[in-house]
Formats: sequence, structure tokens, C-alpha cells
Amino acid sequence: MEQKIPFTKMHGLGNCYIYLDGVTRKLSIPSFPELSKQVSDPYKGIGSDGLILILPSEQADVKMRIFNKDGSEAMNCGNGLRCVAKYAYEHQLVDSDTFFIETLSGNKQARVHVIDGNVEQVTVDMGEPILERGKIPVSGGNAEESVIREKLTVDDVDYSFTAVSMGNPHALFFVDEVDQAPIHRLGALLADTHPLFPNGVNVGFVQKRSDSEVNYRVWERGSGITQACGTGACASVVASILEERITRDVPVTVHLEGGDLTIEWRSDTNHVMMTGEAKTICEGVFFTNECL
Ligand SMILES: N[C@@H](CCC[C@H](N)C(=O)O)C(=O)O
Repeated sequence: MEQKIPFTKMHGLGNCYIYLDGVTRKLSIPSFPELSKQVSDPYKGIGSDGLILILPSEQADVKMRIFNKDGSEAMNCGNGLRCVAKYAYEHQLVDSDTFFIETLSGNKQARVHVIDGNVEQVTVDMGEPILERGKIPVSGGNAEESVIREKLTVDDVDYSFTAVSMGNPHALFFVDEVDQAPIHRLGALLADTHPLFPNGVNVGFVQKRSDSEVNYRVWERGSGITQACGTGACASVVASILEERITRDVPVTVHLEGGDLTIEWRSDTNHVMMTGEAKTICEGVFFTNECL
């Protein structure tokens, strides 16, 4: 049966999602994975990297659920968290500039930076990175050890990667120049079906520019190449520190295709802090396909 669903389209550095407000209205949708595929389609839908639900929470102020373009559900989304924070604050779903957002990977504290009544920047405490092989997960090896500079050979070419989970899994490859990185080759091969990554992986390429700056490009699990990935930006800084390319406790500017994020992995808390923009693109009503 066709439904008419009010939506807001938002982006963080060009990583755009269709946001549904399930706090102020009830969402009676039989399949969110199917809806995510429909809205993400740029020709028969709206066009996006996926679907994000803003829901009531029993343990935090609001709850976020994120579905990739292919309908798969992810445990976390950095750009999504900043946009949910902006939406929640501007629609008075919360009554303070600092509040908690529940995700499938735990509660994250968000703080909105308000200028002239608008939320221009958002800082999110992304929590501790997960570094144990078995928890990321990466198959083989010792499940309790970290995965740093691990060798991987693809079609007779040797690569090395470091793996980090920010609630969702990331493999980081360091390159001299991100624009020359084998993003299509390794992204398509590793992201969704490679046996080394039983839950799939977000495939990132990192180029060090200075002691406080990196370039980062990503092929996301479930969505392909996107202009930015917040959890990936966090993982790129953690991996840079694990590989001893940059030092800890320095705010690092991560240059993504769609703009910049500031990321800091703090040694006092072991938490990763992310600061960056969140933008509203448009609002509207989506007419679902009948198969939903
Ligand atoms: N773009 C997101 C991450 C979205 C989920 C990811 N594709 C996954 O499947 O883990 C971000 O900003 O973090």
C-alpha cells in the first residue's frame, strides 16, 4: 500500500541521509530496509546514502537507527549523529544543548554549537575505539590482539591495513595520495563480501599531510563511495596514531571530499571526540512504492 511519509534530508559534509522523525509521529512502516533502498534511489526516490530514524529512547534523550543504501542496518554513523543532534535541538526534542543519543553501539553525548539560533557545528563524544580483532571483527589471528599494519595481497599486489571499530568496522590503508588510491578496486572487493571481514568493512584511505592533518577517502559498506564518513574519520585518526604516524591528544583536521572534521583521540578518557557541521537540505513528503 502506498504511504506518504514526511521526511527531512540532511547532510554532514555531503554524506546525506533521509531522516524520519519517529518522536513526534508514529512510523508505521513495514520494512525500513526496503524504505532505505527506495528513498536512496536518485531516479525513483529522493537520492541519499541511506535512511536514518530519529526515535524515542528509554535510556537516552533520543535514539538513532541508520540503514545504508542497500538496506543493511549499521551500528553507528558519525555524520548521522551530528545531523540527529541538530534536528533534535532545532525541533525541541531535547531541552538543552548537551544531550545523549542512543545508537546500537551505545549512548553518545552530543553538544550543539548554536550561532544566531542555528546549529552550525556539533561535537559528539564517539566513545572508545574498539581495537580487538575479534570484536572489530577481522577473521583469523588472535581475537584479543589489535590489527596494525596487517598484510593483505590482492591480485599479486601487497597492501597493509590497520583495523578499527567505532561501533562499526573500518579498514584503513595509508597512501601517498588519496586521489590515486585503489578505492574502486579494494572498496568493491572488501566492503561487503570478503571473508577477512565477516561483517563487512568500511574501506578507508588515509594520507598524512602534517602532524595534525590527514586526507581521507572512503568506500562505505552498504553504500559505496560517499563524500564523507564520520566514524571513518575517527578511525583514520586512531589508525594514524596506532601506526605512529601522528601523536595522540592533538586535534587532527581530517579533510574529506565533502569538507573537514576535527577529531581528537584523548588519552585521559580514551574517547574519540568529533566536531563538524550538520546541514538541512530540504523537507518533503515521500510517496512509497506499493511493494513496501
Ligand atoms: N557514513 C557513516 C557510516 C554509515 C554506516 C556504514 N556504512 C556502515 O555500514 O558501517 C558515518 O558518517 O559514520
